[in-house]
Amino acid sequence: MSGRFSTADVASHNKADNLWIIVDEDVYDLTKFQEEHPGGKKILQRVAGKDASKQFWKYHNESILKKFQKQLQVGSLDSKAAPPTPPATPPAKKEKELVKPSAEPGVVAPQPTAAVEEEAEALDPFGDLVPYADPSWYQSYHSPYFNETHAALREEVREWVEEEIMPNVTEWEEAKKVPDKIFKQMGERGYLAGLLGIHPYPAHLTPNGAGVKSVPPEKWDLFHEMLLTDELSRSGSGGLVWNLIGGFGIGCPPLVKFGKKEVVQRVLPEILSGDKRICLAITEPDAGSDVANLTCEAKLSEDGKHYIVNGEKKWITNGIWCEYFTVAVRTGGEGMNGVSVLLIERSMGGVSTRRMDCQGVWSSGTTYITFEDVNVPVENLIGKENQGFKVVMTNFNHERIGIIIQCLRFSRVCYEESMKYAHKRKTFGKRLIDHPVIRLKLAHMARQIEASYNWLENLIYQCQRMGDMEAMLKLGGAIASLKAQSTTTFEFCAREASQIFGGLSYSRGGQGAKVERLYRDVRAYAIPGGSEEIMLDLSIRQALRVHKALGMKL
Ligand code: HEM
Repeated sequence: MSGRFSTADVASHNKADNLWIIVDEDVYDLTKFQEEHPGGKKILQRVAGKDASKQFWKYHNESILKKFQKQLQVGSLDSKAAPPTPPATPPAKKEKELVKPSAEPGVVAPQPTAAVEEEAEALDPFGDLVPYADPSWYQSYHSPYFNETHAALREEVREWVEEEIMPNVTEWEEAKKVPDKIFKQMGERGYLAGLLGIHPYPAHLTPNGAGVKSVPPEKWDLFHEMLLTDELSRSGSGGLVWNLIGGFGIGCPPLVKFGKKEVVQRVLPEILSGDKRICLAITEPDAGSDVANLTCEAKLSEDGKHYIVNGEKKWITNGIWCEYFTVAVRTGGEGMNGVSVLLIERSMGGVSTRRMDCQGVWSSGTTYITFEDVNVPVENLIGKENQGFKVVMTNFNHERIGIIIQCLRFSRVCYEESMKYAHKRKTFGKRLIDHPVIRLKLAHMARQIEASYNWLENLIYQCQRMGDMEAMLKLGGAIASLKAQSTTTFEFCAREASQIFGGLSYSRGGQGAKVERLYRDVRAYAIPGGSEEIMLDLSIRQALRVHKALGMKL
C-alpha cells in the first residue's frame, strides 16, 4: 500500500473492471470489493476514479476504514504529506506525582500520609476533544486525581483498543464470542493483574513477570483500574467489556482476598495469564438481589473433607468458558448467616453450563449452571464457613463501581456518536446540530454524564483511601445510589442517541451500530448488581446507619 499516485493516475481507473477511489488522500482499489460492498456496486461505480471522501463519510464511520485499509488501500496521493518518521528515542516523560487533596476538618476519612501538596497540573490534551465526550482531564482541565502514569496507561490502552478491538466489535457481537486471543492479551499486558483491586498489583504473576508496560506495580492505584475499564468501554459494547472483565473482575478478587494461600497459588497464575477463566456465581433462578435467600446447597461429607454441592445458578457472566467458579452456597441455616463461598472447578465433575439467549451483552456468554453432586475439597472454601455474606458484600462495591464506570462511558459513547453524527447529517436544509431541539438533547445528556462522573471520581478516591472493609461499611450507600444514577443516565443517553440517529440505530451494524447495541445493553446494567429500586432504597438506609454511627443529629 505504499504507492504514490497523482489524481490523473487514479482517474484512469474509472471503470467497473478497474475501480479506484480516493478517500482522504488515500487511494483504494475497489474492483473486487464492489461485489461484496453492502451499499451496492453501482454507487461505487458512480465515483470510480474520483475523490469520494465526501460520499464516504456520509455513509460510514471511522472503523470501516480501519477494518478495510489493509485489504483495499493501494497507496496515497503524491500531494499527501509523508507520515512523520518517529524519533530514534522517544522524549523522556516527566512524571508528576499524584496530588492528594487534604480532607476537610471534621471529615472522618483518614488523612493523606505523604505530604504531597504539589499543585494539580493539567495534562496534555488527548483524544478528539469533543466537549464532554471524554473526561475533562483528557481535555486539559485540572484534576487532583490523575498524573503522567495515568496518561501513559490511557495511551497504551487506547492504542490497543483502536487497533485490535474497535474494528471487530460488531462482528464479534454478532458471533456472540470474542476471540480467545484478546482475553489472552489482557493477561499478557498485565491488565488482568491490574483489575483485582489490589495495590501494588501482582506483577510477578503476569506472564514474563513484566506487569503493565506503562505503570510499575507500586504506582498502580484505583484510578488506573478505573481508566482501564473506561477505555475498554469506548468499544460501545457491554458484551465485549463483560467478555473481558465481567467474570474475572467479580469472580477473582474474592478468591485472591479471602482464598486459602495454597489454592490461590495453584490457580491464580493460569488465570492472570489469560489461559483459564473464572466467574462469580451468586444469582439463582429464584434469588437475585435477595442474596440471603439463595438455596444452592453445600453439605459437608461425613469425613469432613469435602462439600457436596447441588443447585442451580442463572445469568452467570462468562460461565460457558470458565474453569473456575466463585460460588455462593448454603452451608448453614436460613438467611445471611448460613451462606459460604466456594471455589468450584469444572474438572471436579458434575458442573454443566449452557448459554442463555439474552436481550443484550451478546458476546458476554450469559450462562445457566447446574451443580450435581460436585465434590469440592474443604480447602476451596473462600473466607470462613457461614460467613460468606461478608465476602459477597465486600465484592459488591467493586462490582458496582465497575458497572458505574461502564455505564458512564457508554453514555459518553452515545453522546459522542450523536454529536459527531449531528455535524454531518442534514435535515430540512440544516445540519442536525443547527437545530435547537437536537442541542437540547445533547445538553441533557452531557449534564447527567458530567455530574455522575464527578461523583464517581470522588468515590474512587474515597475507596482508595479507605480500603475494602471501611469502604464496605461507609460507602455502600453512596455507591448504590451512583449505580442507579449511572444506569438511568445510560438509559436516557441511549434513548436520546437513538432518536438522533433515527433509522440508523434501529438496524444493526453501520453508522448507528454502537447506539443500537448499547440500547439493547441497557437492561443488563439496570438489573444485575442490584436493581435501581433496591439500590436507591439501600442508599438511604445505609447512609442513615453510617451517619447515625458518626453522630448524626436530626
Ligand atoms: C473504502 C471504500 C469503502 C468501504 C470499505 C465500504 C464499506 C462499507 C460497509 C462495510 C458498509 C456496511 C455498513 C457499515 O458497516 O457501515 C457500507 C455501506 C454503504 N456504503 Fe460503503 N464502503 C466504501 C465506499 C463507499 C463509497 C465511496 C460510497 C458512496 C459513494 C459508499 C456508500 C455506501 C452506502 C450508501 C452504504 C449503505 C449505508 C447504510 O446502510 O446506511 N461506500 N460500505
